[in-house]
Amino acid sequence: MSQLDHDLHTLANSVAHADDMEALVRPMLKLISRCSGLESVYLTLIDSDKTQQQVWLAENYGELQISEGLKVDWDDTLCKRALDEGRYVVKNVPNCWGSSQAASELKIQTYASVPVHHVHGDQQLLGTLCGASRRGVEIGDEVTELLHLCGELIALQLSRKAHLMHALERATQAEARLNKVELNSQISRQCLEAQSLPSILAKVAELLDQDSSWSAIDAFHTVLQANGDYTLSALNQANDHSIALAERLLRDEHELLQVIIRNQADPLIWADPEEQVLALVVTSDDSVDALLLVYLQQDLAQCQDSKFLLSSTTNSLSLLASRLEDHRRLEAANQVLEHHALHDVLTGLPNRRFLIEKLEDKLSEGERLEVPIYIAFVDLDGFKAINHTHGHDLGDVFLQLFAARLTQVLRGHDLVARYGGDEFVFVGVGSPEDDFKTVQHQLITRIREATSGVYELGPERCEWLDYTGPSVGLIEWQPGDVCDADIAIAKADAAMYEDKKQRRNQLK
Ligand SMILES: Nc1nc2c(ncn2[C@@H]2O[C@H](COP(=O)(O)OP(=O)(O)OP(=O)(O)O)[C@@H](O)[C@H]2O)c(=O)[nH]1
Repeated sequence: MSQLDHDLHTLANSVAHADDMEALVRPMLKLISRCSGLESVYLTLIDSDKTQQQVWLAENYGELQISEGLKVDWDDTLCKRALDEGRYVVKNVPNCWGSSQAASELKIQTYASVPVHHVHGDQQLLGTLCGASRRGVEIGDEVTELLHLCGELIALQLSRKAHLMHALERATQAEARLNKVELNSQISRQCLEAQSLPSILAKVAELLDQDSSWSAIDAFHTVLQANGDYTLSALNQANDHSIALAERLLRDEHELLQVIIRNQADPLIWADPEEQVLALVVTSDDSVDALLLVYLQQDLAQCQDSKFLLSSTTNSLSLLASRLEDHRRLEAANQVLEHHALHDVLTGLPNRRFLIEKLEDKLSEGERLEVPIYIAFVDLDGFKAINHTHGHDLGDVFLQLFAARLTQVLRGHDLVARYGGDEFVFVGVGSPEDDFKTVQHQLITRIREATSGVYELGPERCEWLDYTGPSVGLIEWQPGDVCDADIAIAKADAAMYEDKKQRRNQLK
């Protein structure tokens, strides 16, 4: 096989199987040199803004040495002259381009150059395929054709590569976008299910950390104090600098934060524009509930997907904060309602409904623990006369003071409730060793002592009365007795009635 056949075979192989540009181009350079007799054959690349030309691959066979990596200003090159003049081959360079310093320094006699254009789109000039020689070399049409053919093959390969790079870049962008969409839906889902803001904030910061558009995310839970200041707690390993940035924002940007709370401004604001630290402001109805500081790696204006992810995250967190705040208010309102439903407005004591429910519980407990339960029915004596003498309003005050004194008798799990107008019921849990008569005497004495005596009524305490105490009937419920609150109370009421009769008789 002749050398030319061998070169052609190598070239055919490289065109079919070359993995990279070098494997494709080097056999071409060798073949061109062999066919043309040119001392140096090389491929150059030209910057997209056409300022510089660089020798990429070169094959040198004589005195003339063109180095790979050599960079020259495009305007000074022989290639540019050749292109501008539309000449592919110059046989007598000193004559033709006498003014070229490069040509005279390198002592180039013969020069050949074909452009390598992008094959798609704008036909951009990518580089040149060149040959040069100090010896005068006769370049025939076949060699020029070979140069063109190789130039086109290289252009095709470069274009394919550029195309591939472009496709790869778009695929990477699409993947990054998909990741952001997936991240966004994960964050939204977690926010929908969350029951506490601090725990979800830490989780969201962890999820956002997966994205490479930012170098760090610091999450802070904020609580508005009664004096209008915020307290702040870091939910991940935020450093002092980050904490200081968040504190400064809450302290110095009060007005802007108020506008954001009213939904009249973007909740994404700069915590530090120079450092590219963005703050995501999470708000509920009337306060900032959290801050996330995002240390950006790229300009947000250049990446709409990142901006969308951060905006959407802020919205999801703000919706959660509002939902939790609504829930908290509803719970508080329910508690007030429940308290009103089960308590007497005048004295604040549990009411009859509450008493019946609790007494049922206590009786069951007594049954289970095998302990007696004591029920005392307390009925004011002569309350009608108090109302009559001091007026209904001071009668109310008397009832309040009486209820407060009755409460002082309570011990442990005892209960006292306002049963009706001037009637109260006391419930206490006993022990198996109790002697009923002793307990009865002690409890009635305690109730009477606590509630009798001088009562000062009126705003200035200008009116007073000396109260002789209520009638009290106390019964013992024993395990095995009927577990019925109404029956137990009726028995205590009957006992109280006996006491009242006795007290009346004593007064006669
Ligand atoms: N100021 C005031 N009076 C009330 C209230 N609820 C009930 N009363 C009055 O309390 C009185 C209760 O009636 P009685 O138990 O018969 O009055 P009493 O003078 O204590 O009678 P005895 O128990 O027989 O001594 C009635 O006059 C009611 O109008 C209240 O919330 N405030």
